[in-house]
Amino acid sequence: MLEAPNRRQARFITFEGGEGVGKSTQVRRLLANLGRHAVEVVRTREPGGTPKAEAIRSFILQGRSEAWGAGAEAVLFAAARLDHVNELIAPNLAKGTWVISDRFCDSTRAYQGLTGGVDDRLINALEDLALDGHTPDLTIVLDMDPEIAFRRVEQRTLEDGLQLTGDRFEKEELEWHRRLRQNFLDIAGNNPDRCVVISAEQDEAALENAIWSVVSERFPELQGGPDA
Ligand SMILES: Nc1ncnc2c1ncn2[C@@H]1O[C@H](COP(=O)(O)OP(=O)(O)OP(=O)(O)O)[C@@H](O)[C@H]1O
Ligand SMILES: Cc1cn([C@H]2C[C@H](O)[C@@H](COP(=O)(O)O)O2)c(=O)[nH]c1=O
Repeated sequence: MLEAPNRRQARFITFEGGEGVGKSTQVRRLLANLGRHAVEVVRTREPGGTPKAEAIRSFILQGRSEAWGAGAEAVLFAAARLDHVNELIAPNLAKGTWVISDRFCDSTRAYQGLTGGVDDRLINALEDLALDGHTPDLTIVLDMDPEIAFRRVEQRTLEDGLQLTGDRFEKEELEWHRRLRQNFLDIAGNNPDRCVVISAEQDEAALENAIWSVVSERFPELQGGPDA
């Protein structure tokens, strides 16, 4: 007997891009849209997503591993990812729950590899080990001029009445952020089946619609309208 098609096959979607391009905002909006289509979905982030990976996140972003160099940091990000994949991503996908992650393996390639100069062989080996086959089904790369992204983050900080401090990576020079932007575009260019680049220089609702068009086209099971 033929089995009915699995209309709710779990998908793994990642968001990538430079600092302040709107990833977290759009992860939240996509989560809500998927919910309206009765998709069970969990939202997560990297580095982080599990208690052990969050501990590694704090360690790195506080600057405590900076002196060890980009290679050692790539290993730390991969250690966090290994736990994240084993404890959160793989089990959720296995039980049919979609996973959306704010950053994933392309961030290691862009920041530690292409920007930090870590050898491709190490980046590739770490990626193979940590992912263990859990390559995202779709990666949305949000792209924008880093100067505009900075202004947005500055505005948010002022509105929150906070000091503009930034974590380690947010403090880098504008030129560094421009290179980073190009690195994400290059990664997307090298992975055209998985990655879709979307301009983040549009308002939140317009960007949400652009992302939904890509996601619903990629996964036709979503095309029945909300709550279908
Ligand atoms: N499309 C948009 N237009 C204008 N402002 C936006 C837009 N999307 C997000 N913002 C604002 O820009 C700031 C950064 O957004 P957000 O935190 O979603 O970015 P991010 O890429 O997750 O940042 P980070 O890299 O720091 O984690 C926030 O103040 C947010 O409200
Ligand atoms: C996964 C990953 C992240 N990073 C950097 C990128 C950002 O500067 C921070 C994470 O902060 P966010 O506010 O959650 O975006 O970490 C990295 O360098 N390498 C990685 O693999």
